[in-house]
Amino acid sequence: MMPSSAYDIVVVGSGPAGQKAAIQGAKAGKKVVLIEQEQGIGGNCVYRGTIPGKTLRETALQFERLKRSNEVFEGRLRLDLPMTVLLHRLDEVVKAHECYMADQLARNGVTYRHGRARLVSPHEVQLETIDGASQTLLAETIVLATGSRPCSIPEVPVDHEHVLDSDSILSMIYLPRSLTVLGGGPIACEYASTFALLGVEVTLIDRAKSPLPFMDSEIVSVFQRGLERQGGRFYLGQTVTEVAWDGVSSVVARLANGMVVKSEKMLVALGRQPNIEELNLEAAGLSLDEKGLLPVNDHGQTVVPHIYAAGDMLGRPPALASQAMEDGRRAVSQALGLPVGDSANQVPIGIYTIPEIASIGLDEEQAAARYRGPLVGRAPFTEIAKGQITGACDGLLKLVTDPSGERLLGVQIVGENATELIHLGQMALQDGANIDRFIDTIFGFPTFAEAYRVAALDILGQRRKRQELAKAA
Ligand SMILES: Cc1cc2nc3c(=O)[nH]c(=O)nc-3n(C[C@H](O)[C@H](O)[C@H](O)COP(=O)(O)OP(=O)(O)OC[C@H]3O[C@@H](n4cnc5c(N)ncnc54)[C@H](O)[C@@H]3O)c2cc1C
Ligand SMILES: NC(=O)c1ccc[n+]([C@@H]2O[C@H](COP(=O)([O-])OP(=O)(O)OC[C@H]3O[C@@H](n4cnc5c(N)ncnc54)[C@H](O)[C@@H]3O)[C@@H](O)[C@H]2O)c1
Repeated sequence: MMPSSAYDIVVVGSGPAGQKAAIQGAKAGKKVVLIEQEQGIGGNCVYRGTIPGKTLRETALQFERLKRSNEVFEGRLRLDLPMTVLLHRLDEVVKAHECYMADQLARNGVTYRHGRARLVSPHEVQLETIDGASQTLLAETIVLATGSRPCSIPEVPVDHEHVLDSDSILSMIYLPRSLTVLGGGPIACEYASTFALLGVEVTLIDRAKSPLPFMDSEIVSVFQRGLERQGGRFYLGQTVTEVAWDGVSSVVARLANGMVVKSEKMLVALGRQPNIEELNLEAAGLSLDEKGLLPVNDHGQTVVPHIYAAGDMLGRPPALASQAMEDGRRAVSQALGLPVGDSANQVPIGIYTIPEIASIGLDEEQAAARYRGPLVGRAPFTEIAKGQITGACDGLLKLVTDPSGERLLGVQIVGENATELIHLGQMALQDGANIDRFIDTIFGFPTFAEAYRVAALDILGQRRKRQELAKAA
């Protein structure tokens, strides 16, 4: 056992939550150590989540753009395409990210330790390194940011060869000819879109009646139609009772309604579960609630006041990298008595389906549940010059307002650049902007951002009609 070291802040986990917690502490002049059990810094976000999936998606989109110019480039994807070819940029992207993160930690004076951490008392964290050595770190404040892992269910045994999850899907050697995607959440829909665009025959199965059920249904239907046009199939409201590899060429999924779906590979994306079992929480006086989650207050503070938790390990929505970063920053600010701000109130959702989807604030259905007769302005991308020029007409921007048609309540977008465009709506929402602001603003031409003005003009028309009707009554 090595001698113990003392720190102001010990952070466990180097994903977006842990990193931002560590940097925030170091910037406040504290002595901070960041512990990570994996080889590299960055967590799921860098190695198994956001960055790998989006890099493959970008490659698929590049092929798609070439296909749109079929008169110039003649060609189609090779069959049995090795995944390494499709992922050739991934190493570069991950390395660039690793370098930037390691640099940022070093620049801010954060100590980095590679090893597995567990609590041994309220102020002690035991670090076990890869060579089996162990050391006790004494901590004034502890931030737990250990992330999450894919959920599994007994009827769907994941073997990481034929039946894969989001941790192993990109380890496939060849692009499969067919893929069954189990689940209809963001992970399932993003990979379904990407593989369908690469020419894989995709079947998506979910027990819910709609994919992405937490998003605006009109917006989701644009994604659904897009995937169907790529040859994708949806089996919704269906439960899988058994999944097995037939030993020859197919994964066989049996559904409760008697249907059998066969494919070369299966991706299982049925949600996530927090990494908390190995932290030895009881030793620090912590226990889980009836849902198996670690209870915390709005700042991530547990019942042991100097122990905080942040990011996906909290097991609550939205499980996003941006939310995790904010959780980490917020936890340390609170622990150090620094102002925390209220920026966590508005987290934009961005889903990288094809076309992509984004949302901020209330959608049409949520607004209708709270207000009598909210107004909804629509701007289909067919009415936007940039949509026609780029051939990306498969899009829609919706502005949701209160019944007066003046106060913006939310923005939902599906289509090219949706995950960028949403921030314009986010700023307007945060500033409490009147919808007329979009009409009075001169937008560049041709841009997708113009859709805000088109949707606002749609609201203006509806507002006038409503006022005339009220006068006439
Ligand atoms: C396929 C996929 C796609 C995604 N796409 C997006 C997206 O497009 N946009 C978005 O915002 N979010 C996306 N997410 C979600 C995003 O990746 C997570 O919300 C984010 O990574 C959570 O950050 P975190 O810091 O809480 O945890 P993680 O990133 O999971 O990091 C936790 C770290 O803690 C380490 N750890 C665990 N236990 C210990 C221990 N005992 N000792 C030491 N280290 C430990 C783990 O090794 C891990 O590195 C995606 C997720 C997946 C799976
Ligand atoms: N772009 C993004 O923001 C992004 C991308 C990927 C992941 N994420 C985050 O990762 C988290 C996890 O994503 P996810 O897609 O794994 O989970 P999820 O919880 O969002 O979706 C799981 C889906 O599986 C279905 N399901 C569960 N059990 C089933 C069963 N037995 N049979 C059939 N269907 C079943 C559910 O109905 C649900 O639609 C999300 O909550 C999200 O916050 C975000």
